[in-house]
Amino acid sequence: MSDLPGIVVNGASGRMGQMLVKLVSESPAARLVGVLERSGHDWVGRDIGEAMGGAALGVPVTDDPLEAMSKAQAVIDFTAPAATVPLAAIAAQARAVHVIGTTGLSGDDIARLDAAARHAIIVRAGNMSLGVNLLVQLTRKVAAALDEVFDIEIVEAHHKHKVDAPSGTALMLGEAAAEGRGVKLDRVADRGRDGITGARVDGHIGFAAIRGGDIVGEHDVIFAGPGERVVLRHVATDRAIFARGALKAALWGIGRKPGSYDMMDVLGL
Ligand SMILES: NC(=O)C1=CN([C@@H]2O[C@H](COP(=O)(O)OP(=O)(O)OC[C@H]3O[C@@H](n4cnc5c(N)ncnc54)[C@H](O)[C@@H]3O)[C@@H](O)[C@H]2O)C=CC1
Ligand SMILES: O=C(O)C1=N[C@H](C(=O)O)C[C@H](O)C1
Repeated sequence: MSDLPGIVVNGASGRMGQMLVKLVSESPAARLVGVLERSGHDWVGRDIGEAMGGAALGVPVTDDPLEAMSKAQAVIDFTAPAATVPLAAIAAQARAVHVIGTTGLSGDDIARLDAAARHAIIVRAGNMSLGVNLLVQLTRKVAAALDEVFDIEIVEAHHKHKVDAPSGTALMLGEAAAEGRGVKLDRVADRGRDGITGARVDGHIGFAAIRGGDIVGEHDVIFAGPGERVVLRHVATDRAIFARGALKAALWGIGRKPGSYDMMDVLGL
């Protein structure tokens, strides 16, 4: 019997889910012990490897989180808020790490996750790549160094299938910029401009979202000042960077005390 940590992937048929199934099943440091999909999905009951069009992996797709979590030390979850929030309570019951990549969570959703984190180990980040988490730290520093003469605008671009905006990454960057300036993001965010908006308010942080094609994820943090602009940019070209960060987070979380953690904790940034 392998003593490698058992990992469950939630959202098995998704873009990230399939990336994670491949990464975990090929990892020397972990074992794929379960894959979850929504009830009624036509992959439920099939072998995940065969459902993905490859060789059988000996792991059936299930819609029963309790069954899937029975052998798991961690579950990696890139799905939707309606799936992620209920799963946190089940992960807590199973004493498993819940790695949450899902974005588009409301304030209420996050409050419910924070409540679950009293008993669960939750590692949640809107972006699990090393590059973006470094960019978050740089954004905080630059925002602290450049005063309100520099207007901060965050522009993000994603594929045509993305259902939430601004991206979780953009919100991470906006939070860091606001922290750098010592203000609350929800007091200064301009999240969608349309019509006669009036002149831009000094100190605000603007967001713009581009959707189209197969763009994996691009983020610019623009500091637009008089006579010069500073632009911090991250361009993702392969979803594997997120999957690697998520698996690292899962292995990091095993054995930690219950609580709510993020990728800065995992990466030691
Ligand atoms: N934190 C990070 O580093 C990253 C986060 N993401 C986020 O991960 C999420 C998923 O992204 P993709 O894989 O591109 O989406 P996708 O649409 O390809 O996959 C979503 C998966 O969740 C499942 N799902 C959706 N609603 C469900 C429900 N109510 N109950 C159970 N299962 C449900 C779908 O069946 C599918 O398997 C999004 O929120 C996205 O923003 C994506 C990439 C990186
Ligand atoms: O939906 C995606 O694809 C991505 N979503 C995350 C986000 O909302 O920031 C992370 C990454 O940009 C890809």
